[in-house]
Amino acid sequence: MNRQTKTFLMNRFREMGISPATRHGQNFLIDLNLHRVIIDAADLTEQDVVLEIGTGTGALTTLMAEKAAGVVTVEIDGHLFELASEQLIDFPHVTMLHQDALKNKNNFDSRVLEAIGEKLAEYPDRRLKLVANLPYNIATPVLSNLLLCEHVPHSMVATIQKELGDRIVAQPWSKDYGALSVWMQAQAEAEIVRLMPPTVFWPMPKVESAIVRIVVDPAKRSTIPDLRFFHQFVKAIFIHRRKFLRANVVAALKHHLSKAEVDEILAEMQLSDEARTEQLDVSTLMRLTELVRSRAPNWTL
Ligand SMILES: C[S@@+](CC[C@H](N)C(=O)[O-])C[C@H]1O[C@@H](n2cnc3c(N)ncnc32)[C@H](O)[C@@H]1O
Repeated sequence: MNRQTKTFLMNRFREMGISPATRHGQNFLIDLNLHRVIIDAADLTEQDVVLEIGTGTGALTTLMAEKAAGVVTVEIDGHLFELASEQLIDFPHVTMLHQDALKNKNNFDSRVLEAIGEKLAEYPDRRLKLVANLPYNIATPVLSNLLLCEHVPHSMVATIQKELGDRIVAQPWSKDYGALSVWMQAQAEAEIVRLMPPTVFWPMPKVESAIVRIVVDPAKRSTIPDLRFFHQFVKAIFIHRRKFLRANVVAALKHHLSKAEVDEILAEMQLSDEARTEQLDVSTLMRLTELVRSRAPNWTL
């Protein structure tokens, strides 16, 4: 049964006596062709275990379940969890969790990570893929944190705000280039697959959306010796990305490196005092991180 038309959703919400919760980013994708675009972009096969954050009514989950070896799907809302449980009753390889997917903005909840671990153990040699129409308020932590987890995804295909998609694929000197662009591009190929107007959702969000595909590149990733350090250092120096790089590094490494030591590092990299953080490309930032880490290995944000 098609449970994701505007009429179906409006009727079910009315029957349940509830309205979509803005605080949980409940904007349901009602253009069913776009469900197909998401599933095709994820290229799901029997080789895959899928993680979905935001089960909703289970419409996208059903399409994933038809293709993948196993699915772990997480939903915070009790009413939707119940609705999706009915929809997914015939799919024993789908593990449904009723909870907040995140413990806090830097970490997934441990029960989600355990469920992924169990599913991967149940289906050995499978690849983990995130496929989701993400709640927009947690899209950044979900995409960023998954790349720090024990079970590294093969890829992530997600519906997110267009503005976030622009930041993920942005290049140096552009207004959208920042810590998120560097974090993603240092270890993955990222692209915007499709732009979407608000009209393809019910209720309509205030912003444009995009489907992004981020495919992790293990070779690139292996060139980052300490992912956590890199993640935090890049975040720290991009807080004021338009400022001079020197000032940003000095401020970030306060109490860990003297100004003279920062100057030595910048000289070694042949970066002038006038260099700005926003101009540095990913490989330059990786080298800079390693020079800083060799002098201040215990630094954390
Ligand atoms: C954009 S809707 C997507 C629903 C459905 N997958 C679809 O494609 O239409 C986001 C869903 O995520 C759920 N959600 C919001 N915050 C969450 C969180 N922190 N953890 C788990 N689910 C969450 C919402 O209740 C909602 O069902």
